[in-house]
Amino acid sequence: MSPFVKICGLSTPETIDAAIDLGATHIGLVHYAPSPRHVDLKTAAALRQRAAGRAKVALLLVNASQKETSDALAAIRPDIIQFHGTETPEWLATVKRLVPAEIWKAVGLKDAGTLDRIEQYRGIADRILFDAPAQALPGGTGTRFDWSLLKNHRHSMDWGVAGGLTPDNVAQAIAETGAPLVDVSSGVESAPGVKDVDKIAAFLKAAGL
Ligand SMILES: O=C(O)c1ccccc1NCC(=O)[C@H](O)[C@H](O)COP(=O)(O)O
Repeated sequence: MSPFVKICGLSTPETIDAAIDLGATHIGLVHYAPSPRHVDLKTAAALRQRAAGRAKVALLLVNASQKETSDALAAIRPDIIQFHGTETPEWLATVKRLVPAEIWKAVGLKDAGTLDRIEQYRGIADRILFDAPAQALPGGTGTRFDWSLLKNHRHSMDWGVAGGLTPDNVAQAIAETGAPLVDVSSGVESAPGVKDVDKIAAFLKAAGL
């Protein structure tokens, strides 16, 4: 069975349409000012509307304050909130009580200890997104983690794989990890923040969609 595929960091109506028409099941909007993929609330709300009912829309936040979070959720009303910083299980549980969105937690997968630590999100996060460890930015780094860390891991929550995926390596990532969801950002760009429709098409095809 083909995995779900999330194309993250989309910022234009044209690339949203292309990603969805080519088969992406999820799209991601990054609301985090330091990112080259940042979209302001007005833009994000318009893009969210454009994707509504066609693909699940994830809003990415990184250690956002209570006010930033509530402003963003009120403006965008995403299907999914992807927390990509060092947000605590308590904060995620608070948000989960307040909004009907799915809650995803991204974690940088460094070593086997990370797999123990994510258990604190069990019962709170609807999905764990394994990504490469943070660099200058916590995500969208274009780097891979050691996929073998997931070999034989018994997952206690829904999950997915991100980090350094490209049209050339996504099939191998799926085969090696068994990921039910893959997520890509820089691997389908021609420059940081600039999505390339041909690369999006190649990625979706390589992922089996
Ligand atoms: O994409 C960003 O710029 C970003 C910035 C800060 C936090 C998260 C960010 N992206 C989150 C994603 O879900 C990316 O798709 C994921 O990290 C994989 O990125 P890449 O390695 O570039 O494919």
